[in-house]
Amino acid sequence: MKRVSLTQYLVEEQRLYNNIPAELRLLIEVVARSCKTISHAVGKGALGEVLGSAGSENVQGEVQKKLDIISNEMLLEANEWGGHLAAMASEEMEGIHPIPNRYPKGEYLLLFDPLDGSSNIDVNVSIGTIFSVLKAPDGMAEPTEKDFLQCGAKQVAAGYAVYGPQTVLVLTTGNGVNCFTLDREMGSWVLTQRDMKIPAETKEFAINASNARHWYPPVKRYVDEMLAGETGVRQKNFNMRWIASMVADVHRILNRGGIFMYPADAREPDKPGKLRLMYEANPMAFIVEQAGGAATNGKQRILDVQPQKLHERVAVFLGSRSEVERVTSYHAE
Ligand SMILES: O=P(O)(O)OC[C@H]1O[C@](O)(COP(=O)(O)O)[C@@H](O)[C@@H]1O
Ligand SMILES: [Mg+2]
Ligand SMILES: [Mg+2]
Repeated sequence: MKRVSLTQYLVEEQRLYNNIPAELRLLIEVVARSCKTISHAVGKGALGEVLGSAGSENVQGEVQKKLDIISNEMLLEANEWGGHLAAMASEEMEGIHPIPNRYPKGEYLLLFDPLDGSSNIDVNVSIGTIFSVLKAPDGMAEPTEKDFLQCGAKQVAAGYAVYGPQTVLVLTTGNGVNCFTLDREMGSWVLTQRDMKIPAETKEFAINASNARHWYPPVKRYVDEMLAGETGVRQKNFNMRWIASMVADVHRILNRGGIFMYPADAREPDKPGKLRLMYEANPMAFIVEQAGGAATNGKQRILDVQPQKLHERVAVFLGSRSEVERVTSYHAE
């Protein structure tokens, strides 16, 4: 089989569809290189002194792990000097990070969740990185947070890496979804799955069931109906999986279907769920839609949600189209 590298793929895409200008290709390559560096650090585990808590909290009030901070630094450093970006934003930083004046500036904005699934770091379960690329608004002078507040439909690229038994990078630039596997010996990303498609039907769901007592009625009804199995209204048995790393749960769904849910619940009515819109839900929604699936917040398409702030949270229902449509329809009743 002919090996196609990430660079080859990106260059060929540009030739065929004219959708990945050189600046964007270089940006994606730098992000992919950062993921390779993070993967290397993850792989060292206790030997690299990357495990454990950093003893600090991020803007969301979550305890930061050492690897959250290390990954954030790696992404910032690698992407600062390339000349493709105007600014970056991250789960681990309260404000945006404009490109310092000593470096050339570019026309893109990069957002990331540097390390997704932090609770799994110390127990050697798959974790990852999620990223989203937006175009900086025309005529923008100094970048501000407001420039980032574009709906997900405006993303020009999105992807995630999974640091698991294999390290993979899943990418969309709006023309389908492709998966690259890191060849650890060669240090290169090799195209291993072209045009990934999520099956429309599924018998598998993912939700943190320990929150069941707080769920709102549409979610409770939807999950109860699945749990009732063959003898219930759905007339089939469902299986459940919950990895607690969104990257790993989404990667399973891209490969064999399923629905992933992190709903809003009654604990904190002002907070719509746990996941963050701009660097978790939006990039994953873009990928899932490009793979033929659907992604809503229970009421509307996630990609149409107009962000009000950088670290905004959103309820998430994504994956196999027919299931996402069903649970979304329950919210309308
Ligand atoms: O701990 P819970 O409630 O199971 O939540 C798990 C969810 O939280 C997250 O870990 C949030 O990501 P971070 O590790 O980046 O904060 C998701 O990846 C995952 O789906
Ligand atoms: Mg996350
Ligand atoms: Mg994170």
